[in-house]
Amino acid sequence: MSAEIVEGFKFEQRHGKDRVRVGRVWKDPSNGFHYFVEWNVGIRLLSNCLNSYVRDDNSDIVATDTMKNTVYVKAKECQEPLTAEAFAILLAKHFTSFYKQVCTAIVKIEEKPWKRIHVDGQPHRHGFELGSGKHLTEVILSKSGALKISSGIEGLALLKTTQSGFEGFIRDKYTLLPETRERMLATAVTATWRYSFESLHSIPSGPTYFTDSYSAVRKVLLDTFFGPPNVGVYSPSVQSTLYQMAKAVLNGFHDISSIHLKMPNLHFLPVNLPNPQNPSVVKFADDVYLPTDEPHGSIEASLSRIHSRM
Ligand SMILES: O=c1[nH]c(=O)c2[nH]c(=O)[nH]c2[nH]1
Repeated sequence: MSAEIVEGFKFEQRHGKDRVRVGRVWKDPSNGFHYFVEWNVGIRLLSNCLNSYVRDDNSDIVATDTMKNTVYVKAKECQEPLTAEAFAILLAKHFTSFYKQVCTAIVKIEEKPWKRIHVDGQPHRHGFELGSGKHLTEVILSKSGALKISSGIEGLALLKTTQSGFEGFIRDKYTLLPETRERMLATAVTATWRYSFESLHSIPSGPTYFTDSYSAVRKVLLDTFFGPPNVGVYSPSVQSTLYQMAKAVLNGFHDISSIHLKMPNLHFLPVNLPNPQNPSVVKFADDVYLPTDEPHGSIEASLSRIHSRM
């Protein structure tokens, strides 16, 4: 955000609209199939509207209500299904080209994971169910054409019942946690990755590029977390698994310059009720757990290519 000096102070400002929710249906008359997305859009405009802050003059303000209406108008104008990234780019292009006052637009979209339902093995024409993990995107576009684009997934709930442990950590007078090579591992992954494209021209032209990348990154994250179906892969810590997941994404996708992963450690506590009368009933054997979500561990890290601009 660019700062200006106002009355001897450094001043920075932006304004926008949050949580503009829109659902869009496209109907293909050739086969009767409907396509559906649900988006939650957030907009910030960096614009030359100092007068509204310091001189009570709103003549340079794009009203946030106008921004909200624009989302619905542009959604209507899109005649074909499009990715959240493409819609964010379209909005950002609009705001930076339509208003002379706007120098940069920041558009964030959260897409709900609606996916087509299958009934008796057949794809349903107009039925959808909610999957897990929200698709996120953020587009920052300047009037000059300079672009930053990132995508992500939020709340991808994953659990494995074995092949996880935690040993060798610092032990001191505050430490109670036993070391283990056998525990549950449960998390809800939030991953955001930055694409290396720096202008609109450098974005691949295929209409499904960003959804294909999203699905492929999601798959790499899952495959790395779980390992092969029969044997899995041992996780010595959330930290180690997180790093392997981040590295697999950077190694697999050359269009991605950096990734941030946040993985809460959602503890499943062993249920161990001492009962001297009947010890066999209560002995914990990696079977009965108390699921908890608070307090929980929180592990996060970013991995970038050395020359990437994060
Ligand atoms: O994988 C883990 N990482 C930690 O940092 C940690 N801390 C803790 O109590 N349990 C775990 N598990």
